[in-house]
Amino acid sequence: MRPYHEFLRHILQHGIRREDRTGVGTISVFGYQMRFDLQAGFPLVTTKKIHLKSVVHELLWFLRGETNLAYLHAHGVTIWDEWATEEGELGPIYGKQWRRWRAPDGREIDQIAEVVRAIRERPWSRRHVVSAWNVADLPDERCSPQENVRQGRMALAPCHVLFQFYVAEGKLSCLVFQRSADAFLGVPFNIASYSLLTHMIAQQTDLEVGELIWTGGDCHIYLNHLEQVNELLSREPYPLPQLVIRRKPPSIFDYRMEDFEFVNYRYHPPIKAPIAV
Ligand SMILES: Nc1nc(=O)c2c([nH]1)NC[C@@H]1CN(c3ccc(C(=O)N[C@@H](CCC(=O)O)C(=O)O)cc3)CN21
Ligand SMILES: O=c1ccn([C@H]2C[C@H](O)[C@@H](COP(=O)(O)O)O2)c(=O)[nH]1
Repeated sequence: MRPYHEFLRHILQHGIRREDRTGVGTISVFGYQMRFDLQAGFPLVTTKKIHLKSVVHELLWFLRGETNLAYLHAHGVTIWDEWATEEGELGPIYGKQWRRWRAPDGREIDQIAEVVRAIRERPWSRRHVVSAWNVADLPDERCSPQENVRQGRMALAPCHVLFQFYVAEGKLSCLVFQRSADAFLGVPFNIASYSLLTHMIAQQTDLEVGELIWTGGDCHIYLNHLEQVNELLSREPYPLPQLVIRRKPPSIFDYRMEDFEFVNYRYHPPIKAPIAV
């Protein structure tokens, strides 16, 4: 995960002090790209322990089209709690937009099913895009996440806004654009999540995996994560684990936690950090 370490060092070196919505304050750079060869190992941060169960269940939850905490809580995942209403609702966030994007005529569009089908039928297409940025459902930044949900809007505006697949020489690559990136807490999750999604879609479309290309807009380190970032950077990375998918489920919507095995994941101890709400 050298590219991730370089990313953190780049923000430390070039970041500008900036206020933000949460009131915590950040140092931030605008625009950054990292590339990961998915054949060279699964890009999981090794210099702190990543809670893989949260990453995998969050992705399965998106793919189920769900936007309520119930599924996450049933699997012991609490990473979305701070933004939900008392009923556990998060409004029309990722799951809704990926699986049931509402068209003006009332139809609901399953972007995931469509993109898998398109990759199979027209691998050369330059339109393998899935977007979560539904402008009509965006929150009002002046209201709390919960107020937004009660008014039918998203709790948070999508951070990973859009992703695109690309097929060449029998390999599937994915490029994701993330408009806002919490470099210490969010980005390790986001890289792992899109890498996993690329492996799953490659398996479903009988392709090998290619690259994950992660592109960030506002890339920031929260001011209360600086010590943790320095601790992480002082550690020596371990070799990357390998992802083994134990069976081939009938569709992209049939994967379960037990299907994934992260072989040889060696990691340093966890580093706790407060999440900015
Ligand atoms: N400030 C902020 N950063 C984010 O990364 C983020 C948000 N807000 N809001 C929406 C989602 C929720 N995500 C989260 C939320 C919490 C953790 C977190 O606390 N991670 C800890 C513990 C992991 C666990 O308990 O499973 C970590 O050490 O990685 C990570 C991502 C990603 N997103
Ligand atoms: O998947 C995610 C989701 C969220 N984040 C981070 C990026 C920001 O620190 C906050 C969102 O705040 P905004 O004011 O809406 O930008 O959450 C992330 O890194 N990854």
